[in-house]
Amino acid sequence: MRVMHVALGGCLKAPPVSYGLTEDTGGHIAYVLAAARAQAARGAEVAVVTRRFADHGHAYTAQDEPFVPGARILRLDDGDPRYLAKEALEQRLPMLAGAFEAMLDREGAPDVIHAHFADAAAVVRKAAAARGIPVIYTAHSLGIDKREAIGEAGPVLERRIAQEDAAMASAAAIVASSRDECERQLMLYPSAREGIIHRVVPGIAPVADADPGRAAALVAPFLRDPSRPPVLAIARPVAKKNLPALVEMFATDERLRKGANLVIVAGLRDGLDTGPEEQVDVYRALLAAVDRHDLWGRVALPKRHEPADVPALYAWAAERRGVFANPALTEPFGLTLLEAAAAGLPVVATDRGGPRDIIGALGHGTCHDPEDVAGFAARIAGLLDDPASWDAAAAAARHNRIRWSWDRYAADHAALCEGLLTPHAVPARPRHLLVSDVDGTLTGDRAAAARFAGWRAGNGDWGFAVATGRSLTESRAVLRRWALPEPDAFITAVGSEIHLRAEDGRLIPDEAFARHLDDGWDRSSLLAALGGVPGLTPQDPVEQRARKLSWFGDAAAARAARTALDDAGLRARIVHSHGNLIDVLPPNGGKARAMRWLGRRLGVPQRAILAAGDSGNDADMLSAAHRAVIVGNASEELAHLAPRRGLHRAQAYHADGVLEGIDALSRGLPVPSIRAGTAANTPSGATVVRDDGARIAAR
Ligand SMILES: O=c1ccn([C@@H]2O[C@H](COP(=O)(O)OP(=O)(O)O[C@H]3O[C@H](CO)[C@@H](O)[C@H](O)[C@H]3O)[C@@H](O)[C@H]2O)c(=O)[nH]1
Ligand SMILES: O=P(O)(O)OC[C@H]1O[C@](O)(CO)[C@@H](O)[C@@H]1O
Repeated sequence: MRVMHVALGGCLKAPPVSYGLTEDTGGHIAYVLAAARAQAARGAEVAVVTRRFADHGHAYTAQDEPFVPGARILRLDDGDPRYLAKEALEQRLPMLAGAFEAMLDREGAPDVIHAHFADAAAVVRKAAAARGIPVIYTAHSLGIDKREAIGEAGPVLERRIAQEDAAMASAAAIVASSRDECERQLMLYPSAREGIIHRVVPGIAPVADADPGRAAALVAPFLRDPSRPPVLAIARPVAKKNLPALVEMFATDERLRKGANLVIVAGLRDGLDTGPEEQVDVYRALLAAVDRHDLWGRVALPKRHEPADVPALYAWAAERRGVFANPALTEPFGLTLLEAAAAGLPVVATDRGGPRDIIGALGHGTCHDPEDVAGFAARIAGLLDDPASWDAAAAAARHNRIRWSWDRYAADHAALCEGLLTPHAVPARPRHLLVSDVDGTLTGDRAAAARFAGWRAGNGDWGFAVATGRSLTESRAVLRRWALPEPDAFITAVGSEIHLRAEDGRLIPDEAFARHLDDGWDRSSLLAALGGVPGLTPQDPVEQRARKLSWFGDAAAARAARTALDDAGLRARIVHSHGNLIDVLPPNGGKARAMRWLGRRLGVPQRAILAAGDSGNDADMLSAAHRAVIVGNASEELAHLAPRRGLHRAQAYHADGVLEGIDALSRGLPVPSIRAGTAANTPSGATVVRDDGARIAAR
């Protein structure tokens, strides 16, 4: 596979990279270089294409710079030898597009182009289309969210937003790191289509030789008592990172002021009045806040740092039992939180954007509203003051970080590229339709998942759909993770959304189903009616969909919700599952109704549908299907389903249970040999993954 990344902004070179050297030399470069390295290590032939400039020394002039075996950096010459900030690149795009065409002619075309930031997508668009090369687009940071977060406005930002929209319209796939990017930030754009958005999670690079002594030396001149635990922040000096607020937080909380130091590493500066206006404003605000609160001797603001200082700072902060803080007004993803995890350093981060995903998965700290100055400070102080919490967060970082590797990113990326190069064949009218839940039903046993994939590949007369509580992007991410085949159709968000295949294999929303659900669905009145019901706690904003509202709550809360809706004369279905999840759905929604609708859409008679599931929110679908299989590992929530003809309780677990059910319920169809389920092939441990992917305690 030949993969070409294109990233034009910032000072991109083979490592070591001076992040923060300019305001565009940040996370996207760390991402691209780590991705390219991991892809090359898996045998891909990788090129990273960037812009050539000659006024920052020789490091950015070579047309072809080797990077690691299998990956190199290629530079486009647009005729202007100056470094240009991303806003100024706009005028150079036509010349860069010409240089890119010439480069493809010279170097040969890759299989896939991955454009980072919308300007790169604009540069590659014509050449890629002419050659039929699929383009993946990654935004890294989106203008609409930036506009909302910091209130920035003006023609430059509006043109960037238009460019981002054009990138989404022409991309074959959009790759993003966080759920917030996939399901909220990107979806604010008119051209965003959920069917082409994929969540591929970046990795945590292991740190080999961090030297805490370097960091101690860097900050020593600023600090009266360097032995205090530090509150550390590392971020580009731009407004949305909200760094001056961190000084306010530090000043407001007596425990921090008296017991800690604050270390803010924000780019490289020549002086306080040089550099871009935004940077100058950030430094002035930082110094003004330090002065206002008389924090001299307790705050370090190093003027410059070397690339090796960054891992050293994380290691030093962990050694001193400090905390990493990211108070950004919006953080699309948050690579710095992964860097902190690599060092075993607990974090407190903004609750806006990607950090919720990261901290949810790694468990190495907490998220909080960055505009609640006292509350955010209290979270930091809470970690510093409580050795048990600090130890637990640090241990979680060390334990969980191994799951996040760039190799895994590269494997997911390769699977995505394969999918783009061999689009999903649109099935002719299938004879049978399998509608299966995902978590715990298809997932849970890798070998069984592989047997299921084999069955799927050999049985073209079956249509295959999944029915899950997850969103579309999350269900695709988990299927990819388990090397399970992409289905022909997706029923997602507990049967409140359906995606079908277009003729070219792309996934498109079933608008007719959406209209059908809108009949009798009054979202705002439901929200108002359920707002004050005791025992209901709203789930994350990202779980609230156009036609699904979700709360946490026990059975009593679910009953109270029912009463509140009845009293208000509102129609809705309430699905209570896993003991603590409450989904409120349109009267026409839910997995069973969506399954029946899908059968009609695909021209499959209802009696030819076979449903498979393992938990409470599969119950309606399993009851409604003529043929249904309950996998061997199913939860107690399905115990009440009475035996009936066509209902098979499998002995085998997970995907093997599905195959056993297919075999039992449709004799004569070829299935691979199946092992009976045992505790040994079931995931063990203290947590299980519920239907929408969240981890809950096993019962
Ligand atoms: O003075 C500095 C400032 C930053 N960094 C490094 O630069 C990178 C910055 O990355 P990040 O904080 O994630 O932010 P952005 O530069 O804003 O990157 C964008 O792109 C990243 C990759 O997609 C996402 O994680 C971010 O949310 C998104 O804002 C990290 O490696 C930092 O350690 C430094 O070394 N020195
Ligand atoms: O803060 P903004 O304007 O969204 O800037 C985004 C910048 O940050 C990065 O994501 C960091 O490297 C770049 O892609 C881009 O130059």
